[in-house]
Amino acid sequence: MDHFTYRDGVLHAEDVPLPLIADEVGTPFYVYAAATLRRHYRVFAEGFAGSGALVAFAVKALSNIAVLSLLGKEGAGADIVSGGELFRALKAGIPADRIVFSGVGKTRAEMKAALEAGILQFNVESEAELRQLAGVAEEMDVAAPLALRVNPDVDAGTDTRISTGRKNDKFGIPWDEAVRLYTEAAAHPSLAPRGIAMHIGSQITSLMPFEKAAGRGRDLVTALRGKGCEVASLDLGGGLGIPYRQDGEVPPLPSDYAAIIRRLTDDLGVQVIMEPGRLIAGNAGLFVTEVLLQKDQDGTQYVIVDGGMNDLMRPALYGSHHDVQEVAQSDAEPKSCHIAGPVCESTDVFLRDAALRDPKEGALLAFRGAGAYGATQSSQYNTRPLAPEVLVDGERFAIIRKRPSYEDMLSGEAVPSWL
Ligand SMILES: Cc1ncc(COP(=O)(O)O)c(C=O)c1O
Ligand SMILES: N[C@@H](CCCC[NH3+])C(=O)O
Repeated sequence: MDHFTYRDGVLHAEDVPLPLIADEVGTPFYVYAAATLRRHYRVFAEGFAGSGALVAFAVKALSNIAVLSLLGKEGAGADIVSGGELFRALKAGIPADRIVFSGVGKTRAEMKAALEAGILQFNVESEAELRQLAGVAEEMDVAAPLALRVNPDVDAGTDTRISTGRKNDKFGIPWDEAVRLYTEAAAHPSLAPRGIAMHIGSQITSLMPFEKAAGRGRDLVTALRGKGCEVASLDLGGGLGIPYRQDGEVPPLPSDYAAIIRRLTDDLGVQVIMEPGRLIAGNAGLFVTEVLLQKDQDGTQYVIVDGGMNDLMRPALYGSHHDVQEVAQSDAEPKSCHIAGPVCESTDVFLRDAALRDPKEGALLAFRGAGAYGATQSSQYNTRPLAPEVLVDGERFAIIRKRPSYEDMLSGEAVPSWL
């Protein structure tokens, strides 16, 4: 079900017309539909109902505390990758015992903060990290709960730039070292290994790699138990893909994903943990921008908008596609154009050969599928203020991150007195 629909010729987010938001916050901006976030979380979680599984939302996908709070109220935990994300998740009220800490490099300060908070587990990705974590835990006189993130050497068949589970990717502990490291950790007084973790990549559109990875996880749990180790959790990461084109490929249903995982884990006696990000947030958000002008470059039509690659960098970074919709419907004949931002980079082009009907100056365009890895990957390049974020819930909407003023943007900078 789509919560971004046309009513009386105007694109709405739930019951709120987008021009109303534009009038209040200016452009460009991100808008999220609370109904979509709830629905996606519920559809995913329902597949695991009764199994005791934990759905730990990948905070990196969409980290605004209002969104984390909404998902936390639904029962979600958090998959974090930094001290900053830990701070956010706790601030949003997500209980520490629903937080898992992933990432290939964690500082001692981050480890300490997470131990103090009492998170569920660290997902440890190397022998060196294991040693560092043991050192921090020892100083604090605690035993650090952890899972070993192993690299299952499964090719997820996704874009190579977002693949993480092949043996030469930088992530995870090599498969054949997992048993040795787990048994060593189990014998260490400052380490409390409780499970296995893996994450094979993002925007995965086939179930086969998940099945393969979960099967390998199952084998490893069994092998560890055979060595007398206790294994309480199996974290299968995130990665399930979403449709980015309204008329394109339809990725697997969360219910089919759940059925496969449950078939492989229900009798294993472990708490299954999942870390979906994109699936929950991706199609819950739009990036809305205003047309500044049209430009004919030697026969090529450009529509220049006020949003740029600093706001939504996926097209420039990965060549990713985001469908575009004109906020005001029109009967004019569609014309082909490239939609580009104002940033001084040739890759600041959102869409080539888009068919727009009436991209006149001041018209609003909405890029779909912008809820995940949109606002969180934005920057202030070209000293452009971060685009505000707006949450809609039925007829209500609220600014959940305001646009910083230029003063705000410069507030951390200083000219040394000796200059
Ligand atoms: C460790 C980990 N977990 C979860 C995710 C979330 O992935 P996705 O948004 O594809 O579900 C990522 C990002 O790829 C990740 O690196
Ligand atoms: N940020 C990426 C995916 C990487 C996910 C994080 N491991 C995207 O926009 O698609």
